[in-house]
Amino acid sequence: MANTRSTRRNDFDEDDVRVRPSRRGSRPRTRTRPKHEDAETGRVLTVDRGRYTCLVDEDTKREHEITAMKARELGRKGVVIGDRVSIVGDVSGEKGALARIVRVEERRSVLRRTADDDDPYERIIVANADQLAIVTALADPEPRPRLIDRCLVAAYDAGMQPLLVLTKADLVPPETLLDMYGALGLPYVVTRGGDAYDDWDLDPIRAQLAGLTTVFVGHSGVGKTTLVNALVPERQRATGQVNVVTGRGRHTTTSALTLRLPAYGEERESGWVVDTPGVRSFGLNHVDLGRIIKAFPDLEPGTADCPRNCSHDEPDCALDAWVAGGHADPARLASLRRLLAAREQGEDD
Ligand SMILES: Nc1nc2c(ncn2[C@@H]2O[C@H](COP(=O)(O)OP(=O)(O)OP(=O)(O)O)[C@@H](O)[C@H]2O)c(=O)[nH]1
Ligand SMILES: [Zn+2]
Repeated sequence: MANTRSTRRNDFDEDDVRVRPSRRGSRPRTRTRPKHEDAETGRVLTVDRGRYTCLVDEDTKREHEITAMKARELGRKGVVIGDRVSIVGDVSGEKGALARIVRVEERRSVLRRTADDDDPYERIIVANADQLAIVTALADPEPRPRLIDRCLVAAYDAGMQPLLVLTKADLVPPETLLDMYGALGLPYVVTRGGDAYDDWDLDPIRAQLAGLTTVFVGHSGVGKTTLVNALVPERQRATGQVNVVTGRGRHTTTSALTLRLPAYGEERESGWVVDTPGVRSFGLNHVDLGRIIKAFPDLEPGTADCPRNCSHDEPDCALDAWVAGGHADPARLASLRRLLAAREQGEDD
């Protein structure tokens, strides 16, 4: 058990925080309060070997970061980046202070990474993100549409809005690629400039990111780092590998980072970027077809006549008749089926 220093508030020890059965509305009988009524709420920014960096008092003058660990009562429940958590113990954020996470709020969205050789389970990599920015270079390296399709499936399955970010438009114009995705009606931004990014280039993407939490993914070399550095200038000064959110110079080359965007626009809205080095593929084994279809509201009603457990890509699928009847554009159905097929393909084609 880690040694916690004397705490300033909520001075529980581990046993106090165990949830005990109590009728709704009944007052706690002991002086300690097992339900953590005065727990702080925080946002998990980084995870590093059992230590969680959390932001508390967000958007207030008292906003600060703290380090926390999981309380025993959480059991095996995971805590991931983006989680909203309740925290007790020493929430001062002072050097050496260690607080405890006693509750994880229900997640609005969950993005999973794929199982791999070292780890047979699909793990949640980010919770509660709104948007998945799929960063693709228009050239150098060549766009990989099937990879984009897989990212789209992951976004829809996670409950996140996809955003296509097409970089290196100074090398190749975006039209050909955009045509491929036209039927999907995806939001997109086109960037150019690389090291010479200026505000003129970045305004359209800033507008798409403002007020949201966006996870950035992209294959190596597409310019993701260059773009994120341009969007979050503090990070650039911090040499790219240092976690600027904690500012403590911890190296976080393998785990994801949460970075705050500078305020943007008339509303002075901020936003969050979650950069995911090393995460280039998503768990698509357990994709929920229903969630994918939801992203196609023009097709969804057409599935009412489908056979039970229809894959929507089989002879009896009712979507063919739906489209033939003029209820939706055939290109939309083709796009849906292309995405559904992407689930079955390997990572690298
Ligand atoms: N021509 C051109 N080059 C760019 C642009 N954006 C980035 N680059 C260059 O592309 C190369 C790769 O950029 P990075 O930002 O390192 O790419 P990344 O996606 O982060 O790649 P990894 O770090 O390997 O994950 C660098 O040499 C950049 O200078 C752009 O808009 N146009
Ligand atoms: Zn069907």
